[in-house]
Amino acid sequence: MSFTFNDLKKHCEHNWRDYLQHDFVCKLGDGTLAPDAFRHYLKQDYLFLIQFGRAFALAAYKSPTLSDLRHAKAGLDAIIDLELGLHIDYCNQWGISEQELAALPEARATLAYTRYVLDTGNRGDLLDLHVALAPCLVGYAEIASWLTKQPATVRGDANPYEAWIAMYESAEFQAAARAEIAWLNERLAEVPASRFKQLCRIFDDATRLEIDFWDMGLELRM
Ligand SMILES: Cc1ncc(C[n+]2csc(CCO)c2C)c(N)n1
Repeated sequence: MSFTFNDLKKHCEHNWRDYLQHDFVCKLGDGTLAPDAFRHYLKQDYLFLIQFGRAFALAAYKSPTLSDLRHAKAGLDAIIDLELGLHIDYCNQWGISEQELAALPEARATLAYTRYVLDTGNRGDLLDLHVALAPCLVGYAEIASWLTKQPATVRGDANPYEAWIAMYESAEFQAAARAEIAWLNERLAEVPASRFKQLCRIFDDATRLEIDFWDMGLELRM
């Protein structure tokens, strides 16, 4: 039996759909999301990205080969040089200063998700860690593609969240998601059914934690 990334998604089909088509996502798409909900999400996402930087550093530590080590380094570079820089600029445009970001406490949903990923990577191997990271890496690319196809989605200046959609729709993010799927497919092809079952649990856990992250944004929860 040879498994693929698609099989992981199929095993948590219901939660994967709830994550992709969450109310927060739909409201980003049609521009009706409350600005305070978006600001709360942006602030927590800054803290989330810092912990994800640590997760890529952990991936470097867990890398058995030079090629895996390079892959982890590229992920860490992308988070620090690209995503966090964009995020800080974007927060500024939404009236959130770097000083405010630096002083923020983590919401429970941020703590739960990021520490879950770090713990999974710590106790498992590089594949466990990548599966825990996959809903984040692949999910946002799928969300942007899904939004683009929805008739209710408003594009351009009429939508205050246009820049968010455009960022995750960009060729760069879409290519990174495809590369992640290819990396996972190579490894999943070789795992036995018992191991695949463990990986399904990790993928499902991380997907549910992504749903909680959207809920946290919508409900302004700490
Ligand atoms: C809660 C949450 N989940 C996923 C992402 C998307 N994301 C975070 S890091 C990364 C890889 C880029 O270097 C991507 C695509 C996010 N921002 N916030």
